[in-house]
Amino acid sequence: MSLKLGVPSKGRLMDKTFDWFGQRGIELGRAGSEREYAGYVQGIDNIELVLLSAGEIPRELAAGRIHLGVTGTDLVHDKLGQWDRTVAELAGLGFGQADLVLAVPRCWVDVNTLDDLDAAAAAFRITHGFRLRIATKYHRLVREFLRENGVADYQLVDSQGATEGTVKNETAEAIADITSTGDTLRANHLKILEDGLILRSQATLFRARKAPMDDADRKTLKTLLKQLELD
Ligand SMILES: Nc1ncnc2c1ncn2[C@@H]1O[C@H](COP(=O)(O)OP(=O)(O)OP(=O)(O)O)[C@@H](O)[C@H]1O
Ligand SMILES: O=P(O)(O)OC[C@H]1O[C@H](OP(=O)(O)OP(=O)(O)O)[C@H](O)[C@@H]1O
Repeated sequence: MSLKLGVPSKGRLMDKTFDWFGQRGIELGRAGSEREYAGYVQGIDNIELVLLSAGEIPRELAAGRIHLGVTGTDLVHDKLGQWDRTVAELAGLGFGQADLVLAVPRCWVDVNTLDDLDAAAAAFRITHGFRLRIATKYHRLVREFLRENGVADYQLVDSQGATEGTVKNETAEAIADITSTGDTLRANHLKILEDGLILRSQATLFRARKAPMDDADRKTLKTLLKQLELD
C-alpha cells in the first residue's frame, strides 16, 4: 500500500502547497498535461499524491480515503461535524489566511454589531413578511455562530461563489464569506460587523484519524513527519 496525500488541484493553494513541501525536501508536482489530475512525489518513497478540489478534501479525510490532506481550516470546520473526531491538525502552513466574516450593506448605518443585526432582522421580518436572508456557502459555521450569539430571525441562502454580489442582486440582505484583503467587500459596498468575525482560517495539513494503514504506511508516515519536522 502507499500513504495518500490529498492536495488542492488548482490555484493559489496548490502552488503554495507544492512550495511548502519543496522547501522541506519533498517535491510535489502535477504529472502529464496541465489538465491531467495526476501527480508525483519525489524525495520520499511510498507516498501517492491525490489532486482534489479543496472543498472535497475534508470529506475524503473523514472517510479515510486519503491519509493526509492540505486544505483550509474553514472548509474542514464547516464540512465536518465534530471535525476533531475524524481529523487531526498537524500544522498550519502559513498561507491561505482568510477570515470568515459576517457583513451587511455599508448604508445600514444603524447596524454595526450582532445585536443590531438581531434587531434589524426582527424588524425586517415584520416589514417584509419573510426572514432576512444571509448568503453563504459556510452553512454549519454560520448557523453555529448566530445561534451562539442569539441571532434567530434569519434564513440562510446558499451561495457557492460571488457571494458578495448577492446583496446587489437582491437575493440576500447580508453575507457571510471569506475575506483576505477586504477588496471584494469594499467593492460591493459591504461592511463587516464589529463582532462579525466567525473564524480565522489558513491552509493546514490534516491527518485522517481513521484511514486504514499497514506497517509500511505507519513507517512512511513517521519518516514523512520527521522530514517535515512535525514529529
Ligand atoms: N481571497 C482569499 N485569500 C486567501 N485564501 C482564500 C481566499 N479565498 C479563499 N481562500 C481559501 O482557499 C481555500 C479554498 O477556497 P475555495 O473553496 O474557494 O477554493 P476553490 O479554488 O473555489 O476550490 P474548489 O472549487 O476546487 O473547491 C479555502 O480554505 C479558503 O479559505
Ligand atoms: O478579501 P479579498 O482579497 O477581496 O478576497 C475575498 C474573495 O476571495 C474569495 O473569492 P474567490 O476569488 O475564491 O472567488 P469565489 O467568489 O468564486 O469563491 C472569497 O470568496 C471572496 O469573494
